[in-house]
Amino acid sequence: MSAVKNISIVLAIAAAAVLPTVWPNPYYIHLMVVIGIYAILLLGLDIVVGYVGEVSLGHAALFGIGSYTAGVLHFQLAVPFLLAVPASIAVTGLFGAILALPALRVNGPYLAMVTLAFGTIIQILINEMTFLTNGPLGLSVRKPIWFGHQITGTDYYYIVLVALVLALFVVQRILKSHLGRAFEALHDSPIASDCMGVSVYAYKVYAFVLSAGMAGLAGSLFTYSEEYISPNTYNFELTILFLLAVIMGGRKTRTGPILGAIIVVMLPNVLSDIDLFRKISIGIAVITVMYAAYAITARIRSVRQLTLPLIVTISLAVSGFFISDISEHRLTIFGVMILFVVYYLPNGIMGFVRSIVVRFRPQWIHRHVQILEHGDKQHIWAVPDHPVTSNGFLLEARNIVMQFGGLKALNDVNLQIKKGSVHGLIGPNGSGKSTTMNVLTGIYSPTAGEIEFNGKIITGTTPSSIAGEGIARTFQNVQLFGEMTAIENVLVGLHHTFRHSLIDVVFQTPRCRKEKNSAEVRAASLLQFVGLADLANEEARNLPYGKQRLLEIARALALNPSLLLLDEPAAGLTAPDIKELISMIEKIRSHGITVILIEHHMDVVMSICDTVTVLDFGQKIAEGTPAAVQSDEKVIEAYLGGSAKTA
Ligand SMILES: Nc1ncnc2c1ncn2[C@@H]1O[C@H](COP(=O)(O)OP(=O)(O)OP(=O)(O)O)[C@@H](O)[C@H]1O
Repeated sequence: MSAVKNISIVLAIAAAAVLPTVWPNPYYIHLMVVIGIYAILLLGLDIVVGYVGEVSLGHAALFGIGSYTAGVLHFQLAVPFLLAVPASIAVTGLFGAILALPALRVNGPYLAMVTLAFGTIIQILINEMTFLTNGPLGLSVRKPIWFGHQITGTDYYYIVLVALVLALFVVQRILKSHLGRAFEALHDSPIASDCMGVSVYAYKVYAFVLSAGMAGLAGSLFTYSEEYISPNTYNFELTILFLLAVIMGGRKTRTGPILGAIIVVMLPNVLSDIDLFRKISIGIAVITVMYAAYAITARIRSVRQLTLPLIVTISLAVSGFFISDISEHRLTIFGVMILFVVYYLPNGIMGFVRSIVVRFRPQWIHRHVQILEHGDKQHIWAVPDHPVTSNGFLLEARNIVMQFGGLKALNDVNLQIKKGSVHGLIGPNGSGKSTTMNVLTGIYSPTAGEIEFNGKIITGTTPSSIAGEGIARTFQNVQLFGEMTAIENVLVGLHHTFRHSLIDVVFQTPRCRKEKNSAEVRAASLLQFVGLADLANEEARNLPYGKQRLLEIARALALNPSLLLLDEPAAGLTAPDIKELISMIEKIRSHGITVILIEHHMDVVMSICDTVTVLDFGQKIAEGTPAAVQSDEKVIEAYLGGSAKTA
């Protein structure tokens, strides 16, 4: 983290600490407490929404569970604050795991519906379980007494501030670790994530549990802040408000949730004070005009793109002088703000601010420095060798059938892959090559047949466990983690090397730092190996297509595979790049890694493959050395649609 960032954080905490002294109004102190509490919840919600990319409509319910756990423990059992809060985190985390179970089966809008149902059920349960929750009458709670001193509103402000700073610290460390990368990876490409050994199921549950724990913390703090809780608070409106706050503030940032919390808590107050509304709306209009002037001059946006935002913000500022009671139009203004942010600032307000900052200070996000300063920069090998001790088969696929409805994409296919060889898989379009890859890597479970890898039957196991066994792959349609940099993509492939726990991540123990450093060095050298060292900090989605394919190879090698499946690696490469690719595959083989290669560039196949298998209409029609296959009549017929003689 840069010194400027550290200083800004210290200044922000110091400013928050002196706020009650310079602004001692109890009403505003209470508002700031609510902002702090909401910010804690939103930081957790951002893990699910921003990082994992799922829409949760169950977070008001999780907030309610946290609130009621603390409330019930205090009301029924007189459990002290310092025990009630961790208990709330644990109970809500458990409910988060329950909420995540459907996430294993469904996602997108279906998951949103399931979480909505969860929210409704929880609200009904809180209402109905009168013996525990006091039903609609609610529960009264007092702020704690510590060492004979009754905690006041101002004292409580500091308690929430400490909780918020700790929450920020913990979330930041988690999201910047291999765990955060796993969350992002499963959002960007669940298939690639599974094939890199990062189980989508496990990490979705992990994200929900963490997020729920944060909601539990926020909920329990809310109970003591309000001193009275009732079921109606944790309704559908609140859940929508939370989602909007994350989206408006800016997902995948730490400041976004804080800003989102400020907006949703302060907006009703801003709108009920016309003077304050005028000042703020004029401020927003001035900032928009200034940005528009800059963006048009710097040719970042066109006049046409900026006309509507300018009209809306200036109209808002002017309307303040014609309307005396703006609070009636509260929902309209809120709606306009949401539309504005979703349409013009898809990454939220902080995402927009960051994009401007990055323009001036690119080094702020380019946090992975060039690690390789010494050594042979041409060919650095970062993967342990796989000595080929015997001539046996590394993989045997027996009688594989893969049926999609009435179509047999693979029909009784047998494959035997020799250890240490480069095995080509060719065939016309639709012959079943990619389906074979998908069956071997567990993405498809074959309708019949079995696969033995390294003496183990792997049929029916998950892609992540097959990856763990040592089978890595690239994809025909590139499956990179687009929003991550090149080096971060490779680091996902190195996920298996991280053995440290969540606690190690939070406290940055020596074990954690050691594993992180060695993974970064390995990732950098893998990038060097595929010739992408200079693009280590570039977001994967910004790389040219050919380079994206090379990055996939580096990421697959990071898994330390004994079998590497390359699906059309030469597609999109230029002639010199293809030459480089051939020598790269040869080098991979020379380190004992067995390769299965699907390729339409016959020169690549013929120059490096030891054996070639030819598929046609899901069946193996030929197998042998490249030369033998090339002159096989059936093969010529399949490729050229004529007889060998004619060909
Ligand atoms: N998930 C699926 N559902 C239904 N049919 C599928 C599915 N996956 C593949 N197929 C079908 O199986 C057949 C084999 O497809 P596959 O993608 O394996 O061919 P391929 O040899 O890799 O072709 P190409 O060279 O064009 O990539 C095709 O007819 C395809 O439409």
